[in-house]
Amino acid sequence: MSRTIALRDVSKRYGRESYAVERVSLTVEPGEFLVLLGPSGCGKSTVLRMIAGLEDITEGELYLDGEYANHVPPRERDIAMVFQSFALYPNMTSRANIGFPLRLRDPATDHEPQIEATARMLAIEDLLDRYPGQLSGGERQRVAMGRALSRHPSVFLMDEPLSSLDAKLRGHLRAEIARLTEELGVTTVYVTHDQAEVMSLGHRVAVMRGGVLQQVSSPRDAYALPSNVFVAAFIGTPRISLLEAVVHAPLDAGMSLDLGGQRLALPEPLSIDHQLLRIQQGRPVVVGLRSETVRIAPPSQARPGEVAMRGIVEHVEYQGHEALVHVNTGSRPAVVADLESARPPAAPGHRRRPHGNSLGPLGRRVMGRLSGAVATLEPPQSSSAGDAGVDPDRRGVRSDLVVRTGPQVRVRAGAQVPLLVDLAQLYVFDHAGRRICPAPDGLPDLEE
Ligand SMILES: Nc1ncnc2c1ncn2[C@@H]1O[C@H](COP(=O)(O)OP(=O)(O)OP(=O)(O)O)[C@@H](O)[C@H]1O
Repeated sequence: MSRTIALRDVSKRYGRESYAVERVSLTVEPGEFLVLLGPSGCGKSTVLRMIAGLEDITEGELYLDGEYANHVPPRERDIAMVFQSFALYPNMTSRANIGFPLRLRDPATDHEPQIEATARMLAIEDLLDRYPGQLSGGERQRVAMGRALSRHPSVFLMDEPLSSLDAKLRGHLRAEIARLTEELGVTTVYVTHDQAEVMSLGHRVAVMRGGVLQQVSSPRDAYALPSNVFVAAFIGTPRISLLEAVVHAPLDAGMSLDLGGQRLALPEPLSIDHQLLRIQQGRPVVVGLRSETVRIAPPSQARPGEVAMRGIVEHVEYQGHEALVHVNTGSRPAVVADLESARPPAAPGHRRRPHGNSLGPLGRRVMGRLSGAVATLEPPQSSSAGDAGVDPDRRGVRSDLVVRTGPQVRVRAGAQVPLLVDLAQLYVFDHAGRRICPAPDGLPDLEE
């Protein structure tokens, strides 16, 4: 049996602190595997703990199978949790650990058959008579999963269950979790800040930033159609290259994106998505180029839709089957706040969210639709201030574009290379970080 979890405008505040979770609305369907993704401190665990009943909900409602559940005690929710740390009883064997929740619920019955069946499912039959101290990290985590699964919960909540394991074991257990939850059809919410897990596990992914839900979609859509620059930057390895640009749309000439040192001329006839950029004329925007959008080749080899740029190779990462070439095109990398860390305190005078009042009618309508779901860019940096204001992690890093190539392409650091950019795969985000190209679905009526 599995069940529906619905959060309606759920917020959490710890004491007088600012909101750890802010107006999250989300429905997880029966049997669905939803991954909650975001940087450290963005509120993922808090959401999970509110679903489990381990944390009070400050505002909003939780429904389990349509029943209001804010005040249902944790033990009556029929929810199992697996945490990052393997919470096993050290003085009990794996058999006793797995059987513990069964004995608690029904002390009179013989639970051996259920323990054996759970162990078979997780391929840990050989480990049943060992104590946690005699198990490896991965084995302990499997026993912990066995304990959570043995009583056939209707909801499975996992909080970074693989983060303390090495990469190989993580990949192996990840596949096992996907298979198990599919087989059992149990509704699962899985918290991680590892975006690689999203692509292989989730039916849907919910991306959070600073307590606010940014996007809920299939992993594929989160990658291909990120709703804002934060999601675009958070999902995808290597990270999307984000460059500051200005839209040039003269009436008597072609449209282009000015990257500072170079321009991307938008190919004529303009696609619908590119035509819509005209309303950004003269405004600063952020251009996003994924590593597969750019290739190293001379202008003479340009295919339709590709435009030429050039850059200087900063360094090359060989990865066996491919190479990532880090290039300096003389553009200014855009900085996205909160990508790695917990939300920083808002600096005096620094507005964390764009203000609807400064946007005009169209902007306000867009803002209204996206309320609470917009990432912001850092305030513009003064170019005369040297490194001041630049993201400290980027100081000394001069490459602004990453190009994915086959391993046979041989380039060396310092070489000037010709680039071809496929503008059919171009992303553009407005000053507030919202995606404007490809145009979002249900764009407000432009006539107004
Ligand atoms: N008991 C608490 N009291 C006060 N603040 C808390 C408490 N628990 C969490 N927080 C704060 O709430 C915010 C969200 O924390 P949460 O643990 O939900 O984030 P997370 O996304 O799960 O992070 P991580 O990936 O690092 O586990 C953080 O700013 C955290 O400091």
